[in-house]
Amino acid sequence: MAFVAVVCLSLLAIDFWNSWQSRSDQLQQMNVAASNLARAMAQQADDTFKKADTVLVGMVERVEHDGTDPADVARLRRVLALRVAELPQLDGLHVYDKDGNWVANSRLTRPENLNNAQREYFVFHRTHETRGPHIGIPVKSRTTGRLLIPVSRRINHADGSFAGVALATIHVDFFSKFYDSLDIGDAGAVALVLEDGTMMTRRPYGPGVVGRNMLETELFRSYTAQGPVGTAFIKSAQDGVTRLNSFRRLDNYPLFVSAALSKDEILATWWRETLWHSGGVLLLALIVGFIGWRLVRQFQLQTRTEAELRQARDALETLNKTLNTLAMEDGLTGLANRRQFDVALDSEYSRAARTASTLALIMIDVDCFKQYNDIYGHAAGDECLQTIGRTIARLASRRPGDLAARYGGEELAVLLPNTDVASAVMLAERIRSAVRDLKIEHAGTADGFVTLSAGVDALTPAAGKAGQPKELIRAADKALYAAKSGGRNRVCASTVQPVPA
Ligand SMILES: Nc1nc2c(ncn2[C@@H]2O[C@H](COP(=O)(O)OP(=O)(O)OP(=O)(O)O)[C@@H](O)[C@H]2O)c(=O)[nH]1
Repeated sequence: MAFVAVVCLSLLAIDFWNSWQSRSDQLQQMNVAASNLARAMAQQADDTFKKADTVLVGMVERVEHDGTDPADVARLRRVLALRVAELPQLDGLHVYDKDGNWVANSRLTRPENLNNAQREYFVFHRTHETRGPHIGIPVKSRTTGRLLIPVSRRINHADGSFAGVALATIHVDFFSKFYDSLDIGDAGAVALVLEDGTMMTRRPYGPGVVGRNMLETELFRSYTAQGPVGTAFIKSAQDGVTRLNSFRRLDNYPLFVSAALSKDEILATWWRETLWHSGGVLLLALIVGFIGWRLVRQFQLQTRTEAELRQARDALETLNKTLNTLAMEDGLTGLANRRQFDVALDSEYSRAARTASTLALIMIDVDCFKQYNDIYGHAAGDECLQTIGRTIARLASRRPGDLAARYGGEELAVLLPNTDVASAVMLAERIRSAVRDLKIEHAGTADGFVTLSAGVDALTPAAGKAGQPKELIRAADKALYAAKSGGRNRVCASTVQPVPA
């Protein structure tokens, strides 16, 4: 189960990792695209202002050098008209005296009662001695009503005192048109911002955009924090859209541009592709998980069935062993039972016939056992038989073929392959003596203890002759009978005289 879970989770983890990587790649690419866009916008703005400013430098030099006599002014007006005609971004070129009164402009008509002393750029130059260009906040043209960006320079008298202002006005539309031509998607945005926080223009354009104060916006704060070039994800203060913003300061003028691509648009394709293949991978993981789960269930079932079969087999084997024991063993004494004895006798007899060896048999009978039962009870009789059985088993199982058995009742037998009668008698005597030495009390016998009588016979079977095993038993039985009638507690051999106790 853990393996299946690891496989499924690995599939999902790998897919998640891939998707995350491709998202990072996508954002990185868009970062580069936004940065390039900002660079192009900054270049365009820089060029636009540079051209207007170059004209201003010429105007200032001319006025300071030639003065403002009517003839010079007439010539200046023609030159200004020519310059405006050359540069499409320019709305007009103007020269004002130290009081803000009109001196010359690029138009052929002379505006009446026009004084610009209160305009921001005029106040700036009057109060600042710097000779560099000044870009003012956008103003609405009094003559055309169009929004214009004023670019101006200070004109000085020969002694360095304030003599007036040279002004070039640039159409805000000029930038708007350029920005409209950029491919920034449906939710992209671009902006041109004065470094004092004044919005010059923006796409998407709307009423109130131009001149808006940007000081409190996140865009302006990011620009201030990161320096002339930077990138940031910013939620727009204008329309609430989160965008990847790349901003860049103009090389020569105190403005910066910002190119912003919508985060949702950047990631739209990535989302589409990720949803498709993540869905596919999820489905695959589910299929793998389901198949794995079924396999595991089957394994479990198989294992359980095998365990049950093993248990059943073990139980059967145990039962077989028990049955075998029951079939071959005597329940009371633990010796071989009569059935096993008969089988062994037949087989050993045949072997002796084949190998022409001698087979011996000892028949043993407990003396006066009826009386023992009568005196001590049947349970004590059983116990006595068990003790005698253990003693015989110990003495009569030294060789592999020897077999001690309960022949029936209190009668026991020991089968001894490859043994002559003398050796069998010796063993019988050892058994008799060992049982006597147990000193099991028996009030019914002559010497007061449990004793045995044994009859021994041995023969070498003639090859091919049937019915001989019975003769061995009969002869041993006969010898036993002789031992009993000889006074008990003794061993008799069928071919030899009883061995006295
Ligand atoms: N307790 C007990 N007694 C048994 C068992 N098998 C046989 N007997 C008893 O053994 C006795 C055998 O008696 P008998 O055959 O008359 O011979 P005996 O009393 O041993 O006398 P002799 O053989 O002549 O010495 C019987 O009383 C049987 O009931 C047994 O498994 N347990």
